[in-house]
Amino acid sequence: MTPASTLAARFRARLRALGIAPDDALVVAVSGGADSVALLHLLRFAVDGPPERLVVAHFDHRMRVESAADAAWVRGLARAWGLRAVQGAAEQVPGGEAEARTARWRFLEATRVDAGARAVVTGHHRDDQVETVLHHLARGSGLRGRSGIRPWQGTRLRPLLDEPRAELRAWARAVGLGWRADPTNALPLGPRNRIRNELLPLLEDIRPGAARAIARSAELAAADETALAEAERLLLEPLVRSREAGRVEVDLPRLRAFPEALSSRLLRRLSREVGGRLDRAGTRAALAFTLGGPGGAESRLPSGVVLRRSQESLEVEGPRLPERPADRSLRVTDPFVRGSAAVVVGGERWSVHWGAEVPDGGEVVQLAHDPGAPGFRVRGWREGDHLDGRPLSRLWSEAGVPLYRRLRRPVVEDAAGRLLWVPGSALSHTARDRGGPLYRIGITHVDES
Ligand SMILES: Nc1ncnc2c1ncn2[C@@H]1O[C@H](COP(=O)(O)OP(=O)(O)OP(=O)(O)O)[C@@H](O)[C@H]1O
Repeated sequence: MTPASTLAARFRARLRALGIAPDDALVVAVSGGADSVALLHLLRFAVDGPPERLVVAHFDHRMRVESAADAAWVRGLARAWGLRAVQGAAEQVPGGEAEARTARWRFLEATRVDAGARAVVTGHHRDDQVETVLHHLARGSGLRGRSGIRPWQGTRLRPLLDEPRAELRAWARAVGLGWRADPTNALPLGPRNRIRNELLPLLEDIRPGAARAIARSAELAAADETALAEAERLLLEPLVRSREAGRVEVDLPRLRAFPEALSSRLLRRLSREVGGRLDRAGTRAALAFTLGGPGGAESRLPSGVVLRRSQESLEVEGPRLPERPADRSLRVTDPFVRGSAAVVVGGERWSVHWGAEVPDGGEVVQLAHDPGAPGFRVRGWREGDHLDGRPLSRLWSEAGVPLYRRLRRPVVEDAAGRLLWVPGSALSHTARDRGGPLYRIGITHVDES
């Protein structure tokens, strides 16, 4: 067998082992780099499934000048290989790698849901795994961090995780693939690049085979992590005295009887179960309280988790999230009959006044009445809203309105669902120019609930 056919055979076997059938619908995350192009080629040509099952997804982070050209290149590649492509782009230039990644994953996951696909498949390979593990080690991570990335995580699938980068590249060259180079990868910029370009070659030099050994160590850590999670569950269940949403009560003397390292893990597990996370300091505080350290019957941890102890039991209660009122929209068919009402959008209250008199404060406009689509409706913003034919999301991006604010802003539309006014942002031409009698409407921000 040639190296090319052995890699393809390994890939098919790997997909089978991960439980993926040849006709499973998949979204393939393609940056245009060598790894994800190799991944796409393998899925398209080495696996015997219908091409319609694959959707190529590319996200333009808008962080490099070439990014639009990369997006066009990926579109062209998908077309040439007979595949459907979906593209997304950052609304605003992300502030850093983490923000870029969050935006990319939001897009990839939405694409997966739209496509009804089983997974988003990425081109992560063994060197990515090793870099991740070293990066986590350098930050002092525990077992979970040391186990690196997993081949199957929720709806994310990484079938190339065992393949070294050099082998993938050699295969891609042998098959005659082209790809887009990312010159920033070679720059000594962030810690990831330096681990890749400086530390890993040094480690391999000191101890040939170090990368493979680190990847193996991550696999062992992942297996230990899985076993430990199961062991925790088995130890904890007999201790549970009662359990309801956001609260668990356990047998305190039996919890105390475990070695401290184990009690700490169980306390972290209990906190996760009730919706809180304990960091190291929080775990230490929780353990001290559980073991009978100073303090009364109750301890409030920084993460919002509350512990209550008695002789016999420990109660673990999750953080109380402030209750946000449900959205309340407003529908008015005759805007000439004076009135007022409250609307709630994303937990924030707004008061709306219409008719002859509108009190001072807030923002007031005049809208043209259309008898064919009478009156107005005030509701929260929705993805896909357009104002005068332009996506509102673009308008907001230009105005620098972040997503969390958009989710709290009301919009005003007519009975036909055409946006008339976005308070604080824009008034549509339709609302001003359609020639019907004018009515006044005002919106005032009341409070944040
Ligand atoms: N712009 C993009 N559009 C679509 N997919 C991408 C894009 N960038 C990266 N990917 C996918 O993610 C994989 C890993 O890329 P890279 O190592 O650059 O990302 P990362 O940020 O380190 O990874 P992670 O997504 O795990 O945080 C690529 O092989 C590809 O499948």
